[in-house]
Amino acid sequence: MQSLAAGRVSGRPSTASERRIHHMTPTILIVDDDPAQRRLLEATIGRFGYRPRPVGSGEEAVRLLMPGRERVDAVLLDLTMPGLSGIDVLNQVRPTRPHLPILVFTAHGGIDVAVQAMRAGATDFMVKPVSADRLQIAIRQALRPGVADDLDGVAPRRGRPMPVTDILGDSRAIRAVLGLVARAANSTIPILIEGESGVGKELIARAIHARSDRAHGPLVTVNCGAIPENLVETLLFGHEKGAFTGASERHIGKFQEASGGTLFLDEIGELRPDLQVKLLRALQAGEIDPVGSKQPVPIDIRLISATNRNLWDLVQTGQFRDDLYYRLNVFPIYVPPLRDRRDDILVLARHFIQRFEAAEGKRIRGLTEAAERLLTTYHWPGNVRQLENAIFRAVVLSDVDILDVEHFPQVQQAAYRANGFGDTALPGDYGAGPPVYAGPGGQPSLAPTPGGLAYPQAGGQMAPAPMPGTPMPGTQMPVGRPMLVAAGGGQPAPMMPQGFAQAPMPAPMPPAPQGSLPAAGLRPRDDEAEAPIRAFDEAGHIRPLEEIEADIIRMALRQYRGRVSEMARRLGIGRSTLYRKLRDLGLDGTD
Ligand SMILES: Nc1ncnc2c1ncn2[C@@H]1O[C@H](COP(=O)(O)OP(=O)(O)OP(=O)(O)O)[C@@H](O)[C@H]1O
Repeated sequence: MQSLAAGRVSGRPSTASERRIHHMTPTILIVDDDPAQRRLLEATIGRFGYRPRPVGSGEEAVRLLMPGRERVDAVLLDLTMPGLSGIDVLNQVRPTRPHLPILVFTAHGGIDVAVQAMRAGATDFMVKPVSADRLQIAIRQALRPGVADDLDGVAPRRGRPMPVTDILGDSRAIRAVLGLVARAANSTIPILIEGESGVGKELIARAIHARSDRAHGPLVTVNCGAIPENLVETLLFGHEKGAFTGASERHIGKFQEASGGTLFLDEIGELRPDLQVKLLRALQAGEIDPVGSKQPVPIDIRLISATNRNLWDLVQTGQFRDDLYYRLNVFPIYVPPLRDRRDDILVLARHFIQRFEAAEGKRIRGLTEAAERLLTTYHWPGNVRQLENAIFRAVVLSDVDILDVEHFPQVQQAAYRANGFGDTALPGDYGAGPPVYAGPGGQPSLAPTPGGLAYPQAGGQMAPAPMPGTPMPGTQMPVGRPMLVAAGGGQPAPMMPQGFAQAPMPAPMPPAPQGSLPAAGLRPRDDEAEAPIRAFDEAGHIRPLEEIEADIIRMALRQYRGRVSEMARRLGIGRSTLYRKLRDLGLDGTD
């Protein structure tokens, strides 16, 4: 893991071409009263390739963010400052800069502070100390097209033209999707995008918006599964001043924010039943009722919704209203999982290599044949997002100019296990480090290695699996290794494949669980702290995947102290999927 260490700070441009590059480089405003922290952030932001713009107080930040002043693309804002606090800054800036990404930091974050910051309009919330990795990902996400503010910060955000060709792929399936995208863009028909997590639903929504005649208006994204339940209603529909305790200001909801543009409701299947009614009314009547308002407010949006659950199944089981389903599902677009469009894998892989080699300052020519075979035969349960993460990790790991199978240890392991232990890998194993095995009764045992099964070799050939204890040639995959259990302090003893002893290990834990999940969800039960993850039940049979998955999620919750983004990244699933699973397991602390 990188740490916030000093590095190159971008200086002032002097030549014309430097000035042009300087103009294109996103500017990050750093607002922190602590000079040491400010310098550290300034250096780190410069090292990421952005232009840092440090200021020492909330007052200075508010002045600088006034319409027509300097260009700022995102803000890193400390919450606790003398004079104007971070929340004060948010309250003053948001009315004129509704789309500017403002990432908030605090040293004393509890869930109440996080909720307060989100209510005031923070884009992201981080608890100090923040790792450089976390910071870089947060900034990168905040600056994604369709998220960042327009350049001068005065007018509402303009959609940036985004050609459909940004949706990469060579398969017939993706070409069919592109055809639908082009047709959908020309009308205002409501669209429902369905597909597993990570297949590219949000990317498609952005492409439709960017090609529509609303491209000049805002694209506002709401992930219905990732917002704390008690905030969904006010976030979507807004509230009047005094509508409830703590509502000290009037708040414009996402429907109004998206006026003249597109509202993208991701994870629509997660919407509470009462809010389904409210959404239906909004769509039927073309107006919304902000919380505490006596007057309905007319809306002017194009609606795109998405789901990674089968919405029709939810209708069948009574969890989703059928009348709303028919309203949303006027123009369905189904995005198949990556394993069903294998022709896309290498196109995407090459694209991600190019992107990450530039970002990491490396030169990577491509993939060996063996690596290509590994990637194209793997079943990618986390879809394009997982492929993107695997390539990112491989580019970081690599110190040669071509990526080989050894640079994809998780994929190798998961592919091997999928071949050796059934037709699916354990959920989350591809992003979470080496797998965890246990013998019957939780006793240490060797991982079973069924004979006669094949695994990919370094040379790309398929070969019979070796006997337990025999290192696999080329792949350096440890076979028949002892089980790894979460013992003692609940830490698994991760064992990296040979040759990867230097590979990045899980980040050291921050001092306290703050900000991500309510405390109730963070506290492991006493009996869990010592429990190994068992693959077998008392009778010696393999335990159901669902139970093993639940154990792994609990382990991740402890390991990453409830930091949902980190957990989701490590488990290789989307945040909203993780929120849903946590909720299903009663671990989200809302009960
Ligand atoms: N066809 C594609 N071409 C290029 N990049 C893609 C493609 N499909 C997906 N991606 C990239 O993969 C990542 C995941 O895509 P996206 O967030 O759109 O998935 P999603 O289906 O909305 O996931 P979730 O259901 O978890 O929200 C993004 O970084 C996206 O840019």
